[in-house]
Amino acid sequence: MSEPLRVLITGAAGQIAYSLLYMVGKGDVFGPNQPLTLIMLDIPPMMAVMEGVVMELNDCALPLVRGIVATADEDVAFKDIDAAFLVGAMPRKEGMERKDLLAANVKIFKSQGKALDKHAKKNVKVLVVGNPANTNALICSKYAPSIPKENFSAMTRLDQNRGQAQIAGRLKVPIDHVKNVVIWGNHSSTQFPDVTHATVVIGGSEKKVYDAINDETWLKGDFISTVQKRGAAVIAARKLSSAMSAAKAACDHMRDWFQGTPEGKWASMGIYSDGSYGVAKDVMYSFPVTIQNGQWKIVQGLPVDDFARAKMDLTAKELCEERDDALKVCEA
Ligand SMILES: NC(=O)c1ccc[n+]([C@@H]2O[C@H](COP(=O)([O-])OP(=O)(O)OC[C@H]3O[C@@H](n4cnc5c(N)ncnc54)[C@H](O)[C@@H]3O)[C@@H](O)[C@H]2O)c1
Repeated sequence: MSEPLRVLITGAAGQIAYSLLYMVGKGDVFGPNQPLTLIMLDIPPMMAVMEGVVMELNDCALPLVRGIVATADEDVAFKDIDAAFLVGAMPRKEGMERKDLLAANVKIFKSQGKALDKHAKKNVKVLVVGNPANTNALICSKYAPSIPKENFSAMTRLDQNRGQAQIAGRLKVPIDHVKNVVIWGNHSSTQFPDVTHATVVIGGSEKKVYDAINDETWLKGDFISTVQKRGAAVIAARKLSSAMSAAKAACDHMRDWFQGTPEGKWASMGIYSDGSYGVAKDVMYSFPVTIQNGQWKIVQGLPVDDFARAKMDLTAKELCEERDDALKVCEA
């Protein structure tokens, strides 16, 4: 067995972390033979709650978990880490404008970017889950210049999973028969869930999802808006935001990043845009990728029609605006 990997989960006293810590601790991300040190960061008022989570983690009796560090100190939390799930963020409170939320979170991710730069291993892989995830990831990366930009990402895997679940449900096939729904852009209601390139195994053979569903009105209408608004639908029903599914998606994202995407399957992740598909540079935009040996590569050459172009541009525009607002807050 190898040395324990040092894995940081922030927002460790929160709802997503409550599921995520267990999933990571039992080997869902780094495999059944990889021991772990779990590092948990939250803010000082949450230390008592976090203590309770630590008790439960110990009581789970997970053989891969060789150590637990629970702290409110970024200098301790980011020390020598190999992987970071940055989940902790300021929640949106009643009456709060989007800009206020952005400003509060940008400050958190600026500080954590600096801590990464100072303390983390230079090959650390960082997944930002806390919203606005794409822009938080961008800010984090900007304040950690000694770590390659490719090592920062934002989570859109939950949107991909939601999209694939909608298709599987509609066609009444198992979820793993559907692949390559692509999420373009921002993890927000401007995201573009795109099924143009997705396939499904149905009746023993692989087909385009478009042909299998054979309902363009649904695919270009309700399908897209259902995925875009799924987070709000969960909040309306549960009175709490998605947590179990967000934790599972975070695990899927990191597992694929560390272990590679299966042959023929793409993952969507928010990554530093290199201008592929005519997308603006210097934003964290969600693209379809394949991953080998810990390195992602954007899937290139997919045809983009006028419908897709308009949607891809709209979400890019929002990301550019968020970036500009965030940079103003950082520089103030
Ligand atoms: N990208 C996605 O697909 C996706 C999906 C679901 C939720 N989210 C986002 O994930 C975030 C967490 O969601 P949740 O349901 O777990 O929220 P939560 O409110 O239950 O937990 C958040 C935790 O973060 C902590 N926190 C706040 N500031 C912190 C800081 N500076 N350092 C460390 N911890 C800090 C809080 O104290 C709290 O314990 C939210 O921003 C939410 O919008 C993203």
